[in-house]
Amino acid sequence: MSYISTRGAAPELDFEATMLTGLARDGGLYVPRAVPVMTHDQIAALAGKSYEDVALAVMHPFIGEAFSQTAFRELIARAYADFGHPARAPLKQLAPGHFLLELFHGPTLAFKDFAMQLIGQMFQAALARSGQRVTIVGATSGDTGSAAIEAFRGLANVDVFILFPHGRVSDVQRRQMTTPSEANVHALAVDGDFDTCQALVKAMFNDHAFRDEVALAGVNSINWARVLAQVVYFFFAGVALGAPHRKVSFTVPTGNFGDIFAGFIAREMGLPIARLVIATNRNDILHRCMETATYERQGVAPTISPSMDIEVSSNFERALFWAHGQDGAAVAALMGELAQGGAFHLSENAMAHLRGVYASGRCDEAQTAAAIAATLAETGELLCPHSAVGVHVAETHLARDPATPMVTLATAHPAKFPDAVEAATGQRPGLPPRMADLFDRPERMTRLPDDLATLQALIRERIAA
Ligand SMILES: Cc1ncc(COP(=O)(O)O)c(C=O)c1O
Ligand SMILES: N[C@@H](CCOP(=O)(O)O)C(=O)O
Repeated sequence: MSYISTRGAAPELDFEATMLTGLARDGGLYVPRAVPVMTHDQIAALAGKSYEDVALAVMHPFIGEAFSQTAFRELIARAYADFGHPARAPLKQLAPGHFLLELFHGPTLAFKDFAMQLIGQMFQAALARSGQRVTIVGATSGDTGSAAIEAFRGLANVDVFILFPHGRVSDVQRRQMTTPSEANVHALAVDGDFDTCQALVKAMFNDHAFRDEVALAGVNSINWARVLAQVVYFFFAGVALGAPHRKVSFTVPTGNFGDIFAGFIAREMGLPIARLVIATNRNDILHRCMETATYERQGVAPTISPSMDIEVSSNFERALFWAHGQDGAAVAALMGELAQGGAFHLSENAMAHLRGVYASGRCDEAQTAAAIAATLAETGELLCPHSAVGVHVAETHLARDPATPMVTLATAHPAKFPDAVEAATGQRPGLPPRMADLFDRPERMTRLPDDLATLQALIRERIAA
């Protein structure tokens, strides 16, 4: 299995090198040269299997020689052993034809744990083999950072630097990142928004001398392994609802487009997905693009679903690669226009491809709060604001296509956003007992300006210490 860049001008790599490399050296994102397809019978055989068994069947064809079936099975078992629900990703019915896939039973209470716990295992195994040490950098709007820190804290051959937007993550999210005491964890509060943090991370990768000097690695959805691990739960939920014998749709609360792009890969592999519905909060650049064919930056507004306050949606580049017939030069040109002028326009052909796969919707702040309250009243399920954005948009889509079962991804636990949930319902969700003292633990973080040179100097200094 080999991997190529969405911009067409970086070396082709195998799975392990792709995982350890992060951003491609031409600034693009790695994707498989060819997506392995599962037959109808292979998909049907997943019904009733454990999450771990589905994970092995879905992911191993992408892994190549990196891990044998036996070794990979062990990594998967270790990755999900500490999840707080025996099903790992339980599926609950909210209404006729509408299901909720709870992805928040991992150690940091968000869907990121599904990929990050496994990547932690894969990095450890790969680095132990090679004797390498790496410097992991990540940008977060709250959840990737805590999941990455949880997966890599205390590891001998790894330093992990997480950039989060100062004052724009919830108190629980911030404390999950700033209270781990291990010396290899570096929480950096950056003056700016998530896009500022992600731009700094990509700038470090695009500085080839620096990336080689510190052996940079990435655990954002820049990293193909992140997307791959997220493909699994689309299969797990799909077969539970009758795939491959019937079609299923998914609504995905979306920001950086990694999660919904994992759904696209599941569809390419043969899972019969009728529609992938992009659910945005009021930062609706993706929804506007689907409506108007123009992707145009207008500035990010803080919302009660802060993890989705994103305007430069990194993995949309992967979607564009498919929408342009895998023409890396065309994608590179669009990304150049976005960097120069803050916008690009898509052709009719590209839009026809995107609209054939994805639908979209937007949910404002009042609608988000109303969805949290209504879902609690009607079903007893307490949603986080991101999941509520998904439920609101899914309901609109279901009204148009009631015959296809819809799965909405519940991407975080409500206790990560207690203020918004309490304001909407009067109920304050509590953290699980293992995190009960989160607000008593001392915090440790470094405040940084939006300045690449300052950041690089800090990283050099910390890894030399
Ligand atoms: C809770 C939550 N929901 C939804 C999203 C959006 O997911 P993606 O960035 O993969 O589109 C994020 C951030 O990634 C998140 O943390
Ligand atoms: N919402 C994310 C943003 C980063 O997304 P990623 O999937 O590219 O890591 C977060 O919580 O950090």
